[in-house]
Amino acid sequence: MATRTPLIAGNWKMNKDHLEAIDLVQKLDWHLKDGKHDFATAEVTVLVPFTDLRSVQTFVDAEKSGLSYGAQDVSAHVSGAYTGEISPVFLARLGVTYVAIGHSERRQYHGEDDALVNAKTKNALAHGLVPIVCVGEGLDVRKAGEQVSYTLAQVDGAFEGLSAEDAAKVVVAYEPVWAIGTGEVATPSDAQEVNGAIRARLAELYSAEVADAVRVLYGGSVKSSSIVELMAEKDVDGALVGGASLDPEEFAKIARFQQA
Ligand SMILES: O=C[C@H](O)COP(=O)(O)O
Repeated sequence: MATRTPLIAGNWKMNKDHLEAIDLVQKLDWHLKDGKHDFATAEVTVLVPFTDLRSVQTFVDAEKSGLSYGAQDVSAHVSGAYTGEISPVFLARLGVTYVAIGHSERRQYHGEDDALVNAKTKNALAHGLVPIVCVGEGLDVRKAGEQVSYTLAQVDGAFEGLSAEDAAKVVVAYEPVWAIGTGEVATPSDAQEVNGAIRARLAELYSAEVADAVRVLYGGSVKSSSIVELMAEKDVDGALVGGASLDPEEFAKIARFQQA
């Protein structure tokens, strides 16, 4: 069985300009260093607005920080007449490691569907970026008890046509929409139910080896008070953290869940 290094990813969403970004990443780095965080035991990354990437890159390189960084979206195209879009080539040139794809806010406010999520995932992989593919059900689906089938359909869509080699590189983030920014954290067993089903689906689509390699995160109102129990579940390999990632001390605590 593969050993999956936990990944704690902070999604800043549309917060922090490029100057505020330096301040936040500096404080985060300080808290992690102060706590002697070992990045080999839990990777820590920040997904920042496009305009912050250069600032964060400069800081990370200058400080030789163990942090990595990423973007919150990427184009399905490589170059050309796509006003407002950002190519994976540009992101790769800025040393980006991760890119969130299909976040529920993009699905909801920008009409992104599974086919677009799939195209963006392939484009990211083709340019050496690691996609963090976001999936998860809304409240109506949860109330109807259909969270597993709904989320697995999104997984099927995102992985459509991906080779086993590429599939093994993808990170999946299960984020029940009703738990995002609401303070309503899913219970550890809610997270395990869907995360486990995602891994089982990857085993069906590919193989046990691929399913073992893919990290499946949980996201939705994660705090330092909830991370330890979530991480105790066997198919929760990390967290995608929104609001709490804007507080460097709190986010560092989440990243250091093994020391809690
Ligand atoms: O990408 C992160 C998720 O949307 C979770 O956000 P949240 O931690 O503020 O609930």
